[in-house]
Amino acid sequence: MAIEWHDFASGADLAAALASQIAARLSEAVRANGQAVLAVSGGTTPVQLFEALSQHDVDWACVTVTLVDERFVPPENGRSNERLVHTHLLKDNAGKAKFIGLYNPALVAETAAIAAANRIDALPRPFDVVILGMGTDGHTASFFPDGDRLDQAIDAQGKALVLPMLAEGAGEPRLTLTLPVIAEARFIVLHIEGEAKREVLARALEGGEETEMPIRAVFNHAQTPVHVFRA
Ligand SMILES: O=C1O[C@H](COP(=O)(O)O)[C@@H](O)[C@H](O)[C@H]1O
Repeated sequence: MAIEWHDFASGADLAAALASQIAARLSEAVRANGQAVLAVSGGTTPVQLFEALSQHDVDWACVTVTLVDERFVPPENGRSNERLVHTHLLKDNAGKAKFIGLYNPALVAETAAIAAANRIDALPRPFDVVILGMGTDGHTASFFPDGDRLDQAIDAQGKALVLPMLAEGAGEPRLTLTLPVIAEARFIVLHIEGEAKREVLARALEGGEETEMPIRAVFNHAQTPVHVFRA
């Protein structure tokens, strides 16, 4: 398990530094390959980061932004991660980026996951940058400790790219990238803020079952060091 630590006094300082690193990685990928893929998380933590990143001078027209996970709700819903990205990231300079979401208006998340997997499969992999969040229950992406498909989602040898997930702690059905898609990424960041999450992460890193604190699966299987950005 390789970890690189980046500590900041405030969320604003973290957002500025992380946005610069992401922009540099995306620009490098565009120079090398003519395109870049950035997968971001939702929830509440990334707002300042998205705002800072949207101002960066990247060749955004060559960048595809996608989601690490999504709540199975339409983009008009206040809990939609797609909505968060459109509101705070895909504007100003970053407005030129292409967006490939995970949500689609299927009747059930199982059907939506198949369509989302086809869209993810059409993107170049490994992704250049993956930004993860973490909940105080130790979930990351939609790998919830009580998730009905958790074992399949964190199977490092699994072939699925996107899975539906039902979990009591999740609020609504979810769609999530699977561990292999995350673990193979070129630059993996875990972005956490606050004392509670700092303590949860310390507990996760003491070791134990991946199913108990699924963030452990990322540290155990990432193919590059995981960069932990903490404020
Ligand atoms: O439900 C989710 O939660 C995590 C953490 O969210 P936060 O509000 O505590 O920042 C997030 O990483 C994930 O993308 C989201 O769907």
